Amino acid sequence: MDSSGDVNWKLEDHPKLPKGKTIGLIVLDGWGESDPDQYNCIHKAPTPAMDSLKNGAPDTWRLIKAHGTAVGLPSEDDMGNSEVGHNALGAGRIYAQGAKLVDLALASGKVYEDEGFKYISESFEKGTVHLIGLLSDGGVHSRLDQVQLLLKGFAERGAKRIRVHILTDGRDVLDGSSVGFVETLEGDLAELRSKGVDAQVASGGGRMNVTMDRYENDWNVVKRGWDAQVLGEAPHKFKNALEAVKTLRAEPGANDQYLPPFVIVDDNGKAVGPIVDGDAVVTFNFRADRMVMHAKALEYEDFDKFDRVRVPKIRYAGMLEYDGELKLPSHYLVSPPLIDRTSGEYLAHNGIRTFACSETVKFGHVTFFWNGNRSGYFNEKLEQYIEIPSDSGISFNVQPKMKALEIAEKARDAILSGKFDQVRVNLPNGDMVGHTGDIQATVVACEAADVAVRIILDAINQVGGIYVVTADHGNAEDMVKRDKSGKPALDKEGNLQILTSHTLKPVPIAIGGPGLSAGVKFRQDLDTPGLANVAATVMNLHGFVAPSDYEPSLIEVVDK
Ligand SMILES: O=C(O)[C@@H](CO)OP(=O)(O)O
Ligand SMILES: [Mn+2]
Ligand SMILES: [Mn+2]
Repeated sequence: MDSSGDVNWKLEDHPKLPKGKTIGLIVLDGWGESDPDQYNCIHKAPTPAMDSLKNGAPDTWRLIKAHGTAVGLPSEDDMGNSEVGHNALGAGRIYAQGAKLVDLALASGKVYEDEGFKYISESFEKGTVHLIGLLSDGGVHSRLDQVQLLLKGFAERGAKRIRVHILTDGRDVLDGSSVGFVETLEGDLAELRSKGVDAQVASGGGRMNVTMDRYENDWNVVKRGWDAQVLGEAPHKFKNALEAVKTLRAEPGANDQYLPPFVIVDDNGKAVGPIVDGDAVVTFNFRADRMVMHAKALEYEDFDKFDRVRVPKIRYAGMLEYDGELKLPSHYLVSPPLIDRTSGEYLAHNGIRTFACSETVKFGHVTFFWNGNRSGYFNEKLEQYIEIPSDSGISFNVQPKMKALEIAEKARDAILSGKFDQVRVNLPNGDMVGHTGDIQATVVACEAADVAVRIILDAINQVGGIYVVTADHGNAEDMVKRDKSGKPALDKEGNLQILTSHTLKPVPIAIGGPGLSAGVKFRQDLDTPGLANVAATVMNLHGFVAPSDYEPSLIEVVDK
């Protein structure tokens, strides 16, 4: 940036690397590196393509960090996730992410000084304030400790009637942990009641079944949430949330991720907390993707995705702004990270023609997250983004191959067409199937992703291009909870605890292909590089020097 604040988009030519090579950029979602054992589905699956890349270590294959502070999360105990992972991959710099920004705003009290809180607090006197979000300490979409602080903060600042609409997790945390989280929340609400605040849980349901769909995969998910939260209608009715969660979990095959919607009713069977005119609503997830659809339902006047039946006049604020381009929602408690000058934007300014593709459930990852939480194209003439419709209404262990083949074929065609300089995909299998906790299916998923990698590498070979293969965070490489020594941790009954979540593991990155100049290899002098180092690397491979404030490139060119 020059001193006037105008961005100089022109990238300098790389002194040694040529332009004009087609780059195949593959992000394997949820593909970390871990010790080989029977709970490592990547190890168990036949993965000849990925295995062959490993032979290039250390010059063309290495590991990079994908969790914690390397991706802008508060601590090294925070596992990676798609949002922060793709943000780092695309932006080439490390930004304090939503979780951290909310922590800071709560700690300093700034959250209560800004416009978003002032706006919703206008409802405190006469209305109810509703908090809706993922009840979990997973730290991917939300954090329970932040919700606890908000509840206290709202009550101290005049909220008289509070209703919480909970979404149970079991995806970023162990299945069954919902019960403990509800107990904690109920304890906090009881304390508020003892201080004269009318506070209780009003509705709930599992995150994958209620409210938290993304990228318009299945609007019914959002509708189920609307019906419970706004209309106070759901197939299951209970007197309190603990009873609800315990009872629904006892159903055969039930789990936290997919609990059906429920509402809490009073002694007369009346819902205790439908959202009505004059109320305030705060959605306490900081992460965007699974809140955008819900925000549209809450905020848009013109809305045709489902029949809302009744649209209350509310004051609504998100924990963060969920879509900077759509300015959605229009009110929020904490400003999101301002991710600017992403590699995609630079490359578009420098004439790079980009193709990006995934299936619905990960489409926004290689586009929206990659581009710094920005929807749409930088330059329509140079970019093409293709979304392959995902299966909806299923849990992906029943279709573990997902659309990997279709994604690979689209990428192959884009590479062979000669119309693009960068062909970027996200292969969702390891992650989406890993989240189901189904080990056998996850093995099949990893194999399918590997087959897709092979197809894309073959196309790159055919056109004399370069490939960059990496991942956004771990998942499929470790499917059990472990004790400190690394052995599977058993629960009180002696059962294995299946890990549906992401992990703290590093991820691989491999470069190669006939277009890779002789002498290009990974530098060994960088101190634990991470995902944010990939953008400069890719810019180099396109023949450019990355902007000086980007994290350093992973590669060097040695004279041969
Ligand atoms: O499914 C999701 O929302 C998260 C886990 O909560 O996974 P990912 O970050 O891979 O999208
Ligand atoms: Mn991911
Ligand atoms: Mn995931």
